[in-house]
Amino acid sequence: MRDALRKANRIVVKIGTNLLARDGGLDVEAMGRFCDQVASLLQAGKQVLLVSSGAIGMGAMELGIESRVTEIRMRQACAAIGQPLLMHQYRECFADHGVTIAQVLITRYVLNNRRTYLNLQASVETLLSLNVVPIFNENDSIAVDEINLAFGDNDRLSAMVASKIDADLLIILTDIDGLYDGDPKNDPHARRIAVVPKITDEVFSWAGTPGSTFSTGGMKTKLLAAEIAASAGCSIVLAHGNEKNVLPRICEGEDIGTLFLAGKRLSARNRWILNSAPRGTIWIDEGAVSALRRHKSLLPPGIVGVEGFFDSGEVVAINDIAKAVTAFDSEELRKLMGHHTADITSIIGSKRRDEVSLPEDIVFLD
Ligand SMILES: Nc1ncnc2c1ncn2[C@@H]1O[C@H](COP(=O)(O)OP(=O)(O)O)[C@@H](O)[C@H]1O
Ligand SMILES: N[C@@H](CCC(=O)OP(=O)(O)O)C(=O)O
Repeated sequence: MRDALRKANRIVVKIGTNLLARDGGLDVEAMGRFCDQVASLLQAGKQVLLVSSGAIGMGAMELGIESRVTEIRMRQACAAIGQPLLMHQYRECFADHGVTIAQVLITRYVLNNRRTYLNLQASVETLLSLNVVPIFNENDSIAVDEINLAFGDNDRLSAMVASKIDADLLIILTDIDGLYDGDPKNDPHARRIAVVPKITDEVFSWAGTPGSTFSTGGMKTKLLAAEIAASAGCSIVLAHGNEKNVLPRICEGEDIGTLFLAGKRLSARNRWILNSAPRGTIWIDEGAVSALRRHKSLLPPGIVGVEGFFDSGEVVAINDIAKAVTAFDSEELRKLMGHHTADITSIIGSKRRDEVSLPEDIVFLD
């Protein structure tokens, strides 16, 4: 099963706060070891994208704060202070290998919006073609949860990057040597799981809280991340960042950490649809559901309800079974629902096409 990992060419590596923070500051030696390993993967001809946490923790430590930062404004301030400290150190460590780095700060909005996503994709592809290592983090200073801008944790951010940038392998490095069948902090009998073929409710029931003061995600967000990446056809390995030479060894197929098996590989467009946060919901009747299941288009007569406000071209949920790109906006659909396609022109004044969503614009969640 691990043999497939040897063929992985485009690899996203996520490094958690725990691994980069040391009493009162950045663990420069640890960062140096990660950079050495990334450099050896580059030497082996792989493309590597880093997702690095630690901005909030570094910022807090710079300000002498020792407890968890919870207030949003303080988290934003700490991230703004800590991010350049992180990047400065990455630059120093990679310079030893003659490797150039780039900072890429993103928000959830950037990935969900097709235009900004395509811009991001173009710039990342350019960086990779220049053999530069892009280092991603959430743009914490501007991404706030309430307006649906934030990922909130870098586990999911790394999975979205892996999915949308078409990576073969996502490696999540943390401070534990894999997924256990119980939270090791509370359950001394918990055992490491070597391979997870499918992320079921039982697997989620094993996840406990984060391991350190400045960490955000904990095991739950790592499982959510693995789910996102696996559904995009990307393999995931969760491993301890302090395991010697962990990155090259994973890429050589060694049994380290927990491997989450990749699901079926979807087209880039379908992955984008699947991983976009829906802007609203189109509710459809049973007849329409079975038509969609038979790869037919979604037409106005099958629509029984429209929730939310969205534009044409945006991703919406179809009941709770699928996501799709809609060719009509929410106002138009409220007028068109339940009507025959022949009436589209008389109802909304212009006719673009009959189909609300074509089969290739619809992705089922199961
Ligand atoms: N089932 C589990 N298996 C492994 N670790 C778990 C589990 N449940 C909770 N954890 C905790 O999750 C921690 C890793 O997540 P987190 O602290 O958020 O790390 P990071 O900063 O690397 O994102 C581990 O140190 C461990 O204490
Ligand atoms: N963007 C935040 C990291 C958020 C996060 O997910 O942290 P972690 O659980 O340590 O990976 C920062 O740079 O501090």
